[in-house]
Amino acid sequence: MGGARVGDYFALLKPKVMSLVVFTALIGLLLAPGEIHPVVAAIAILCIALGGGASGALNMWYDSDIDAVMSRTANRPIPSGRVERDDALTLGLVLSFFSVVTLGLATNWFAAGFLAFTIFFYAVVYSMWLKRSTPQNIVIGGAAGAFPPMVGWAAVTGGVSLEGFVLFLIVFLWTPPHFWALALYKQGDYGAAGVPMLPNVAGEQATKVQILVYSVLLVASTLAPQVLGFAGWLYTSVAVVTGASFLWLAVKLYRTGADTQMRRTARQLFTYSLSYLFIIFLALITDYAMHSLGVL
Ligand code: HEM
Ligand SMILES: CC(C)=CCC/C(C)=C/CC/C(C)=C/COP(=O)(O)OP(=O)(O)O
Repeated sequence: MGGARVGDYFALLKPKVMSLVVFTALIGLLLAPGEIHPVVAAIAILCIALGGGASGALNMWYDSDIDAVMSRTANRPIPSGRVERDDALTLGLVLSFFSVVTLGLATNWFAAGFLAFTIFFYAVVYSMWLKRSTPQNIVIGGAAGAFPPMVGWAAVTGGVSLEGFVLFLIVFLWTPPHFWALALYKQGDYGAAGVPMLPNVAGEQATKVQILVYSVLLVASTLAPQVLGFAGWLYTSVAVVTGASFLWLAVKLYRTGADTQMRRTARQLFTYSLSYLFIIFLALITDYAMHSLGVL
C-alpha cells in the first residue's frame, strides 16, 4: 500500500483521547502516598501513554470494517488506505509488550499486570466483544478507560486503595454521559455500521434518561474525596460548581425534544464532558498540592 507517514501511525494511537486518559493516570500517580523518583514517574506515565496508544491501534485494527462505514471515522489511517491492517496489529502488539514490560521493570509487576489487563479490556473485551453485541457496551467497557488512575496509583504503591477506586469510579460514571451525548448526535453513523449503541437500540428518550441518571451518580461520586478526607473545600467547591453545570446540561438535553436543538445540546454536553473531567482532576491535585505546601 505504501504512502504511510509517521503521522498516520501516530493517529493509530488515538492521541487526543489518550491525552486525557494519561492525565487521569498522572493524577492517580501524584496523589498516591509514597516515594517515586521523578524519572521513574515520567517513565511510568510514558508507559501508560504507550499502552493506551497500543490499545487504540488494536481497536483500529479490529474495527476497520465499521470505521470505514462511519463518516466520523472513515478517514482514519486504515479505512482510508494509508496504513495496512497488519501493520496496525503489529504496532499494537509491539507497543503493548514494550509498555507493560518497561513499566514492570521501572516500577513493579502489579502495575504492569494492571496495565496489561487494561489494554486487554479495551482491545479485547470492549472492542472485540461488547461493542458489537450489547447497548451496555460502553458502561461495562468503560471500565477500561477508568482503570488508568489506578494504574498510576499502583505504579507508586504496588497495590490498590479506596482513594484509587474513587478516581476509577468518577471516570467510570463519567463515561456513559460522555459517550452517549456523542452517540445522540452521531446516531446515524452507528446505525449504519450496525453497532448497537443505546440511542439506536433503546431510542433517544431512553438514552437521555440514562445520561441523566449517570450524571447524577457522577456528580455524587465527585463528593467522595471530601467525604473520605482526601480533598478539601477547594476541590469540593470546583466539583459542586462544575457538577451543577453538568447536571444543568443533562437536564436541558432531557427536556429538549426538537431535533436540531437536541443535537446541539448533546454536542454541548459532549464537549463540556471533556473540560469537566480535566477540571475535576486538576482541582483534586491542586487541592492536594496546596495542602501539602501548607497553603490551605
Ligand atoms: C468506553 C469508553 C469510551 C468511549 C466509548 C468513548 C468514545 C469516544 C468517541 C467515539 C469519541 C470521538 C472520538 C473521535 O471522533 O475520534 C471520543 C472523544 C474523546 N474522548 Fe472518549 N470515550 C470513552 C472513554 C474516554 C475516556 C476514559 C477518556 C479520558 C479519560 C476519553 C476522552 C476523550 C477525549 C479527550 C475525546 C476528544 C478527542 C478529540 O478531541 O478528538 N474518552 N470518545
Ligand atoms: C492505558 C489504557 C490501556 C487505556 C485505555 C483507555 C480507554 C479504554 C479509552 C477509551 C478509548 C476510546 C476512544 C473509546 C472509543 O470507543 P470506540 O473505540 O468504540 O470509538 P470509535 O468509534 O471512535 O473507534
